[in-house]
Amino acid sequence: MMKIAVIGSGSWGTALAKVLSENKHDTVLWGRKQTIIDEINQTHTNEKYLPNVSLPKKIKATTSLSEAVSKAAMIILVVPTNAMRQMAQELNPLLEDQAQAPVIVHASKGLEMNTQLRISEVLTEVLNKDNYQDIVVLSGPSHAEEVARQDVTTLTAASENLEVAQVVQQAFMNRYFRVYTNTDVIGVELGGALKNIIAVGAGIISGLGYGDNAKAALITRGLAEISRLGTARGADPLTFIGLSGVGDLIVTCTSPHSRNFQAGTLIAKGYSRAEVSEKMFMVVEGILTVKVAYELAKEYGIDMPITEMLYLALYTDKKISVEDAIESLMLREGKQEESLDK
Ligand SMILES: NC(=O)C1=CN([C@@H]2O[C@H](COP(=O)(O)OP(=O)(O)OC[C@H]3O[C@@H](n4cnc5c(N)ncnc54)[C@H](OP(=O)(O)O)[C@@H]3O)[C@@H](O)[C@H]2O)C=CC1
Ligand SMILES: O=C(CO)COP(=O)(O)O
Repeated sequence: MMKIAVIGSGSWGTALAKVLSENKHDTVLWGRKQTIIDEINQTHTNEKYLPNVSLPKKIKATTSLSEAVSKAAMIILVVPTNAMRQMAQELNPLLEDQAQAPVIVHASKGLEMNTQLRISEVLTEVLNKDNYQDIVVLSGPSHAEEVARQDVTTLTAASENLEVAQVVQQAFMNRYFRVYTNTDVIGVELGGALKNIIAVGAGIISGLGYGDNAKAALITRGLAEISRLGTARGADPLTFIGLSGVGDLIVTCTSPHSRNFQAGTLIAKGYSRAEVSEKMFMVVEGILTVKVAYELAKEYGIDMPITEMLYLALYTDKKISVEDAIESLMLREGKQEESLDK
């Protein structure tokens, strides 16, 4: 058993802290809001982010980052992608004098705006390599609400260093939380980030009343887009048929728990990007990732028609209705299915 710091007391950070505490690790949960930290310590709940869930009394919550990470053997970063660089900058000096260099894990799903970097690339850029063991990505089909009620869940722990991925696997594994290892960090991170775009699309078509045929088409053609961009960026194509690829795509495109899916249903009602962000108090990574993926697709000359339609609808003043977007996707020149480069 070890001390593990979970950085981010939103839905996912709180659910992961619950798993680790149930696995008997000395678990410290860091958050920036004193009210939420007090609630976790005093009533063992986090009603804003994980309603109706009793947390283990042993989870210690704190707003002090140095208290959270001091002597931690593992540090799990679970803040929204756009907060990750700053979080790592704050963490960096605190890792200087640790007797044992911790394993760094991140469980967030996005790509950094402006730099287009994957999260592990941001962490590598910011953190001093002498002060941590290695970086592991934890990803896969795993809604916080279901993990919190101990529903059977499977994930992937990916690192170029398999031994460190196995340490993370062992720390999390239990009867309801099964973790596989993988060494394809690029594929696992890109699968997790890019599926959010398709989940926004799934929410839109569901909100507009399209049926299961349309949803299956979106998921399948979405997977083709994710795989094309992913392999161009150096991922193993097989990763996309794994848990962090099609697994996560299915769960987010079909579940009402998904914030990306929920955001899509609001877009279908006619809300703008800004209005959707305002209405959803939880993070919707897909809306930001659309822009990064669109730019990457242009840079690499990759055909990503679903991403492109969402980009046009969300980021340009071209008044393209979703119905028109779907019609233009349907009426493109006929193509041959699949082969990754089509
Ligand atoms: N929810 C889920 O089921 C899953 C989520 N993920 C991923 O995990 C990541 C986190 O998502 P999730 O926990 O669900 O998000 P939530 O919206 O539930 O919570 C976000 C958390 O991040 C904090 N936060 C926001 N901005 C900052 C900042 N600038 N600095 C520090 N903390 C900040 C919020 O604090 P505050 O309350 O103070 O604003 C809050 O604690 C995302 O990348 C998501 O894709 C992955 C798998 C499952
Ligand atoms: O990644 C997730 C489940 O695996 C959570 O997705 P949302 O952010 O859309 O809720």
